Amino acid sequence: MRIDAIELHRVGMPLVRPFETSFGVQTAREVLLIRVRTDAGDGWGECVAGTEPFYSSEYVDGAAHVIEHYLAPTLLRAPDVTAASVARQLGYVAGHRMAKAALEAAVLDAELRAVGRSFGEYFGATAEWVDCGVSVGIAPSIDELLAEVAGYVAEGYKRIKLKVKPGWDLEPVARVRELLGPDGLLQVDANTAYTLADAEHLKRLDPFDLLLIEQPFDEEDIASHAALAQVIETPVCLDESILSAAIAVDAIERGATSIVNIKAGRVGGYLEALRVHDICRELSVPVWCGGMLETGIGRAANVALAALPGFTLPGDTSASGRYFADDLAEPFVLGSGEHAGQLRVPTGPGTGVEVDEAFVAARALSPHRTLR
Ligand SMILES: CSCC[C@@H](NC(=O)CCC(=O)O)C(=O)O
Ligand SMILES: [Mg+2]
Repeated sequence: MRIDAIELHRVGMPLVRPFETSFGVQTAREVLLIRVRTDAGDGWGECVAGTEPFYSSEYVDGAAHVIEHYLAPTLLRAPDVTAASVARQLGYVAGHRMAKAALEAAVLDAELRAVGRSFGEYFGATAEWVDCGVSVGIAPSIDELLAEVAGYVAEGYKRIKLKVKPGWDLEPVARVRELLGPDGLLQVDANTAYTLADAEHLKRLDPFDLLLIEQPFDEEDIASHAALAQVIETPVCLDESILSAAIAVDAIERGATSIVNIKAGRVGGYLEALRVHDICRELSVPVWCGGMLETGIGRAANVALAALPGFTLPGDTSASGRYFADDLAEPFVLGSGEHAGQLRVPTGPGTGVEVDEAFVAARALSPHRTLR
């Protein structure tokens, strides 16, 4: 395909409730959306970088800048662009995986819409519905945490994930385990808030039968995660550390992770996410789909990804209403009956969602940029 224009849209979307992690509190999502205009039609992609460079070194202003000054000009100059060629064409720019992923996803959306194929079909999805977990932020009090968790359980979520940090870990976990009962699926995510010196403390989580402890240590400290895995029973799962399929293999072989959280934006795009899935499957390592508070664009793509056979654990792809009162596309709503706690995999062309352009314009934080 030839790309005739690339649009950058900055959209502000308030969260239905504050979302607190070990690195801060979020009350709104400032989303960078990409629309590519090609000779085969349009496609939308979503950049998962946060407003601040706290989850990773990427942040929305930086992503917009690197797209405007490096990545978009490269694709606009190229005589032919396909989703399969984007990573190679942009490879001369170091890092900026979330920015690159947004462009690749927009190109893939345009490419697949042009031939009437869905993301799910293209990825090789084997499920029509996916099990959904939910990520629960650090709460002002234990009672407020329990009320929020009880609400999600009532909605049918298959798994609860609690954000933890030093000073907010053992008691919240104990009380939520009590609320869920012994069979409820429960895991925690530290977002790098601990160090290996906390190993004995983290071992005190073992009696609560957690599915996993996610990214307890610094994203570059593979060795400490391997050391922790020798000390605790709870399986260690990496998120921030896993930037590519190669790093996933290295972390697995070094014993640093026995379960992998896959996020397409973090690894540079859905095509690399497929490679992470495939190699983890070969190594018999379970994977699940992580979340970055996506709008309907990224949420649709994540549901399609989560429908692959290696995604054997409920992911963080929740209903749109978990974060947003209104979304830029038809909201994702949990199923009922036999599909309670599940989301249906979109079957329409591309991501399968239609972006409400009036919504995007009404919530624009600045005039959109059109690059040619
Ligand atoms: C702003 S926190 C984003 C990263 C975080 N994401 C979640 O907790 C899930 C968010 C979601 O449900 O989309 C993680 O470290 O896994
Ligand atoms: Mg995480």
